[in-house]
Amino acid sequence: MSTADFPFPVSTATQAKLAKLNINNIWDLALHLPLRYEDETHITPIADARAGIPVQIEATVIHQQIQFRPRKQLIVQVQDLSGHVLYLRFIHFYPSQQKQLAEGKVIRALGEIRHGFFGDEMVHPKIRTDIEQGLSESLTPVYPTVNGLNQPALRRLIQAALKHLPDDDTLPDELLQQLHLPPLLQSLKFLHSPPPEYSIQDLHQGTLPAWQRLKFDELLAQQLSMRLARQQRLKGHAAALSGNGHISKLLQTNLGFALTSAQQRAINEIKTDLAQTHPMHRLLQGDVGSGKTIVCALAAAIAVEAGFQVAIMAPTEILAEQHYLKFQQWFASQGITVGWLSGSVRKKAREKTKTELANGTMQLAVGTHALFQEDISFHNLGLVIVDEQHRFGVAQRLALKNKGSDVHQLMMSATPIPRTLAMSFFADLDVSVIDELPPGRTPIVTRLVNSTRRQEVEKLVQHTCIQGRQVYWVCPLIEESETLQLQTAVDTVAQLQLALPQLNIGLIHGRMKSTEKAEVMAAFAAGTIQVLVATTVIEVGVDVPNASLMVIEHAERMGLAQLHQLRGRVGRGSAASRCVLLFSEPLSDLAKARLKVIYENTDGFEIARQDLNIRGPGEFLGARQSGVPMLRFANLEEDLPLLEKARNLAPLLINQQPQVVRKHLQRWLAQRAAYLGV
Ligand SMILES: Nc1ncnc2c1ncn2[C@@H]1O[C@H](COP(=O)(O)OP(=O)(O)OP(=O)(O)O)[C@@H](O)[C@H]1O
Repeated sequence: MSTADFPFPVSTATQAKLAKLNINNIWDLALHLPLRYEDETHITPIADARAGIPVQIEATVIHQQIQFRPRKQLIVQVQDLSGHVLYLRFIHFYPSQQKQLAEGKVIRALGEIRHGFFGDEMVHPKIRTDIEQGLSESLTPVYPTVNGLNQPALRRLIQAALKHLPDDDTLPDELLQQLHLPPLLQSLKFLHSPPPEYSIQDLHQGTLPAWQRLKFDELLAQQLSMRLARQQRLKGHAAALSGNGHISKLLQTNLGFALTSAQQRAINEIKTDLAQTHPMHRLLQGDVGSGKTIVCALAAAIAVEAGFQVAIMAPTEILAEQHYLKFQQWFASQGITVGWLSGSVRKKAREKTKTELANGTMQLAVGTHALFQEDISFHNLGLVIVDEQHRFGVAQRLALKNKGSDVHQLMMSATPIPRTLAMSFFADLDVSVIDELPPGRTPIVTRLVNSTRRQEVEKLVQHTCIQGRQVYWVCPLIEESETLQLQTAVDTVAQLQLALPQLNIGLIHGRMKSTEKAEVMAAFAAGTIQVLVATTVIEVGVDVPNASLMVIEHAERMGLAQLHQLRGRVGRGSAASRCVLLFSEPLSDLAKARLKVIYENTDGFEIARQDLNIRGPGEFLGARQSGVPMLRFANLEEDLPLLEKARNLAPLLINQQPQVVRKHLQRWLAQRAAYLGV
């Protein structure tokens, strides 16, 4: 990084610290906005200060002492002109602070007053001794920062940036007028040095025009980059895949059911995409049990008919294996070779698959990310199907991108993505939604049951099995220890076996070898195992339609998406199904909120929307892992109207004002542009 990026002197050491904050030029500095504000514009008499509201007081130190119990701390007694006394308490302190707060000194302290053990106190207030400086004219911004770069230094740098910035808006005046948004520079100055008449509460309102402008710019940058990435893809080349229908027809004839109209619509959309000479990039969304697998299989059939290979990748072995078994069942009878590749496949078998993929004798390959290891090459890969794509890490996604930059891609997601997220983070994807469940399903009845009533639940298990149905019993998630979780699962099997000796109870957990897992799953699918005790390995994708009762222990420890996925393992056939959520008290507020949502809703889209509300988009998407750049200012739920405006404007700007687009993206994305492929 050269100093040329800042038109004023910034030492190399400071530049390095700024770089940690992703600040590499004068615009980045100006766009580094306050986290919050402090009010140093006036002095509040101690007598008037209300608990819980930050205030600045000015007072004289009347006593200072170090106290050792219950722990070492510095206690400073001060008194102001109102005659009131306040204690300032510092649990961590330096000798310099003792000097700064020597008896007789007049100081200013900024913080929240609360009622402490000795009387009114401020814990770790911000202290100023330069009281001759007078009071601030406007609220003091507080910025996110890093070690070694203090607030005053950062503030000075930002103020310098604001002085040097050219009044060079990315958006033309007439556009701003139409959108009722203020100019950028004016908005930045406002937020960095708010006018004195604005209170802290005012400034935290996202509806302030200055904030609206920043949020809009951010959303616009996101929409523009997504659209450009999409245009780029449309310029790419992929083989047009259209088959003669002989495989798909036979496949459908053998299914034993007719496609729902939503499935039919989805496959038609995919078919149209595959026939294009640019790569498809489509997300197939559908709630749990809506029948995505057959749609993917039909997409695969088109590619195979056209003489191309297909790779199907899933995030876990158990899910990949289940797809493998289904694809094997559907395709092998038609003379199509379906291969299996995962981390646990032995070397010899792996070598064989590798050779067959390279020479093209294997048409379909199902597996985990092992499918995209460097040494695997395909003869003529035409379509990649990725299940639960958001669960793959950045590296795996990159590997996939490198192998398949010119192939058609179909992503599948059983975690419904709320509309706002689909409109922003996934704006470069085409989306097909299966919004209809296969006919004959009865809604799952959900019950919340205190774990003290476990015996009643055991009776229900017995009753279900007597009726010829099957049961899942999911053991609690124990994040801290996999061993403990396994132990719990083993104990549960023993306990259930004792209570229900006539039933055949099986166990499946993450530590088992994949062959063992496959055997247990096969026995459950065949009905020889009646109750399957499982750790959450069964979470996604397991499909045994005869299972009609799902018991989840310690449901309060699980996330909403996970609960919805687990519950979706039942209710997949015609039998009326139940889901019993066992919980133990005490329940945290978050756990209560989650259980309420899952109890009240069965629609995955609604659950996802509420989940997004509870967790925020970062957590929702597992963004730290997935590398999706997060929005800094805009909030998708709150700022939906702005998102819609940005979404409408993006294509117009791209078509009519490419120079505006370039400038806007440069300013907003700088470092992050690479992520988005612009
Ligand atoms: N049109 C249909 N009519 C009847 N049954 C169907 C239909 N489509 C799919 N099914 C059956 O519904 C069940 C669920 O389908 P599938 O496993 O494809 O769901 P999914 O969308 O992948 O759900 P999940 O994300 O929960 O795994 C399967 O047993 C499947 O055979």
